[in-house]
Amino acid sequence: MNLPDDFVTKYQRLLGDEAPAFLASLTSTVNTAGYRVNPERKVPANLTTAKPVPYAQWGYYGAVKGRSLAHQSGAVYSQEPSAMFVGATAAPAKGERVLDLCAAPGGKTTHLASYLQGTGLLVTNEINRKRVRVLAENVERFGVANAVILNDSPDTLSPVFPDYFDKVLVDAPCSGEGMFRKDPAAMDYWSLAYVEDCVTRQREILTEAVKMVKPGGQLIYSTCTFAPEEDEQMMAWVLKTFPEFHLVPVEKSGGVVDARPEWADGNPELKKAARLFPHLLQGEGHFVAKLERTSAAEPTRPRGQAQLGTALSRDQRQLWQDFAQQVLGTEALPAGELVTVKDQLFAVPQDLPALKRAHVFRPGLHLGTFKKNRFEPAYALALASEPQRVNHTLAIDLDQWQKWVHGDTIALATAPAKGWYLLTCQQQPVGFGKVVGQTVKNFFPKGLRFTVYPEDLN
Ligand SMILES: C[S@@+](CC[C@H](N)C(=O)[O-])C[C@H]1O[C@@H](n2cnc3c(N)ncnc32)[C@H](O)[C@@H]1O
Repeated sequence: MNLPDDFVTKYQRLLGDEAPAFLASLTSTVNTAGYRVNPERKVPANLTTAKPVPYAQWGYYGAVKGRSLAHQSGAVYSQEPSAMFVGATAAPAKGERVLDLCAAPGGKTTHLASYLQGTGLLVTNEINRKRVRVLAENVERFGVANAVILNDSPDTLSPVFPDYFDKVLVDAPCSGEGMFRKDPAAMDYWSLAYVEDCVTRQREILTEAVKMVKPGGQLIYSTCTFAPEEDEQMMAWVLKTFPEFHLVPVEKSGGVVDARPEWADGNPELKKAARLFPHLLQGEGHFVAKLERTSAAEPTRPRGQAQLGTALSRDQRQLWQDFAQQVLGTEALPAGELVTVKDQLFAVPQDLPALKRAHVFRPGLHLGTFKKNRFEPAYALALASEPQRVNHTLAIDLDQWQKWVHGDTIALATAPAKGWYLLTCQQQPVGFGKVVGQTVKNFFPKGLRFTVYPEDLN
């Protein structure tokens, strides 16, 4: 792997004696795979015996296969260990309102959801229309029930949520230097000029993001680049441009080090931010800063209440209630206001302001679809359900699970009562299936189906 010449020269100048170790780490073939387990699940014991990531709750070093039961059922999320430091720094408390402004594919969002444990509100936004689909898939797979997924630009969202959030995360689009080793293609579009383009975009995003932090709330800013222009210099710019914000110390451990004030305007406050260097820890390059807004200001109250769909008709309400009572049971009822969008039923988190013209990709947890005189439960509802609390569950084995994710019907040895069941495999929820006689009809989403090969099971 050949690093760009301008890049090498720049970091030789900035890092001096440290440069050889830094540059060597970028061309090494060390494996920095990692994953986080889902605290909302009964996580299989073999996933928690790996070496833990020292600074990230639920984080472990090692790879999890994409075609595995653990992955499909949302028991784990594959995430590079340094990226886990971002969620660990944000660490929202239960009940908080949290915005993830640049969220796809959802690594940080699912981590934030683990802290919230189904409480509070998670607004997760992705500007890109293709990437927001992947975000939604990952949010649903991880069983997140209290998220609203938006697909908009920061300047559309800031008038919707003035002074609203306890925590806003800006995991900014950046020049990606920290990913050169993991994804050498990131070098193809890198140049010194590209770093400047990123700076412009980051300033635009931050200008809107600060408006959505409530007085006393926090803004977490992160990049996966080493470029001081996008890191320390960006924070120096925020401190000067938005004096109501100050940096608060990011807790550092496991090889995470102070940011470098001398790479910006020399303000010693900048040391409070953190750098993750691949020659100092087992992970890729990252920068993370935590800013707090002074609490003196009176927050502006967002206007109105969200209208994210229409109320259910009497027939629809009856169909849902029949399903919910029989199949889910009282302990597994999802929280939130029930609304329909066309024929789709959602549970919308409460207390949302009017979203005006914001483009809503998912108004909440997808519960299912009303078909002619019947209700078909959604995959998202299945993965957000705790099997121990659900009335109708049906355990399938690993062979049957392979048929399930492939889209095949499953043959049963006996004939349980006809109807919907939450299928579980090794205690993990894997979807809703419909039992008719000795057969489970397959409702695994068509777009997500896959073939499991023998090597995926080891
Ligand atoms: C570093 S990635 C986010 C990774 C994500 N937080 C995760 O952990 O999986 C940055 C995201 O910002 C989005 N983005 C690009 N331009 C943007 C803009 N002008 N405003 C907001 N987001 C933008 C990109 O589409 C990309 O998905």
